[in-house]
Amino acid sequence: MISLQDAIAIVQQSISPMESEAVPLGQANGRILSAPVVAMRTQPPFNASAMDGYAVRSADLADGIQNFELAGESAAGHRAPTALEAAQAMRISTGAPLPEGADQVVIQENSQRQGGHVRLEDTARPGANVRKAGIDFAEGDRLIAAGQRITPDAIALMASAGVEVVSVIARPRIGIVSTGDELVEMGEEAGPDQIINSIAPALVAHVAGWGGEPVYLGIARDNRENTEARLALARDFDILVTIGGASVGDHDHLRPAFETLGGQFRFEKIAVKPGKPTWFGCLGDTWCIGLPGNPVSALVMARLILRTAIQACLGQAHELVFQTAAAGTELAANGSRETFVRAVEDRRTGRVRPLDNQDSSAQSALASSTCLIRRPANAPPLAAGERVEILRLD
Ligand SMILES: Nc1nc2c(c(=O)[nH]1)N[C@H]1C(S)=C(S)[C@@H](COP(=O)(O)OP(=O)(O)OC[C@H]3O[C@@H](n4cnc5c(N)ncnc54)[C@H](O)[C@@H]3O)O[C@H]1N2
Ligand code: MOO
Repeated sequence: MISLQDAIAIVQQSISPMESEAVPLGQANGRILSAPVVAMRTQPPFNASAMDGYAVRSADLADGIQNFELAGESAAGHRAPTALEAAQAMRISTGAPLPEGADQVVIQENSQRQGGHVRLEDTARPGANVRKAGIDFAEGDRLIAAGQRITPDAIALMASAGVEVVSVIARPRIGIVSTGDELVEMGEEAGPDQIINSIAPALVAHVAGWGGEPVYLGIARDNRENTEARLALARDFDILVTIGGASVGDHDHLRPAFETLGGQFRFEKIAVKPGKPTWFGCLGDTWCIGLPGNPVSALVMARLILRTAIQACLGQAHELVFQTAAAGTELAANGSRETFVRAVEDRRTGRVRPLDNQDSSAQSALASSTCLIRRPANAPPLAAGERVEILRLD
């Protein structure tokens, strides 16, 4: 059995990034840029007013002039009607172009309008309330580096920079296969000895959130033919994930079926709890990840191994970010497998408390936990208040 750290390294080293594709900016949220983004425009493209008020020449204010002749209005979206002469002011709106000659805007609150004149009370401050052309960015500036995830804020930046299409890393297609005679799908009638397939819909949600394109392929029943037929679908995907049948039982057909089809294992077990039977290998050009059937084992290992694989497809190094917290109770010595303990973080004290039910089938505990406490292999007992590493669950 290999360590979790080695398993993650094998996944990262095995999987190469996907090709690039062009997508319209409006559909690019969450995607990973495969090329840097360069501004096609300057922003703002002109010297603009930052406030509603009056554009003036600051030199006039420095000369003590307070009474200005009004020289029309500059409204947003329109070129200023005229250049500003000495002792003239122009009514101006926020975002409107500054007239030529002006270099300051006096805010409306410091003005008194009198017919064709305006009285302005302000000191000379060249550039005050003016947004210089290019203060945000200039045409040709490199705005966002390759490898960055596109956020809504980045979409705003690129839209204003005149970028309409972006080059991103293609989303890996992830096929998901469940296994087991005991399973029925949500909405189907369950017999007295059957349970509802709960892991597959959770994985579909996780995969989409992690940047993959999930495709659910149904349930392989507990016989060899059916299992091989489902595994053969792997060729249409970048990654095929199987759920269950990973262990050593008489009805666990996955491993022999995988090998019959020519699959090659890269690792077959991980010294981790929950999730020991998790395996990884390749079948033709497709990477395959076998998750255990116990729901908590599957969903914890999905975070650690499947997420790493998706990030490798996206050219990202998946670093598990562990934080530290004080243990809310004492913790027993750990066995030989690195263990992820389902726990709740007390928002007030910041202490983390393990949940009572640590069974790897307990979906109620996983759904109510906010973090996993990482207990290294063979860790000694720990007193309440001592620091532990935690992995927050999102
Ligand atoms: N003799 C041994 N038995 C087991 C070992 C072992 O080392 N020696 N390992 C145990 C560990 S650890 C785990 S984890 C499980 C993993 O078993 P499998 O991957 O073979 O999973 P199944 O037997 O198919 O199912 C286990 C459990 O999970 C339920 N299940 C399966 N699929 C789903 C699904 N899609 N949604 C919800 N629940 C699912 C299934 O009904 C079983 O209850 O093996 C131990 N045994
Ligand atoms: O690894 Mo199993 O996941 O201990 O239940």
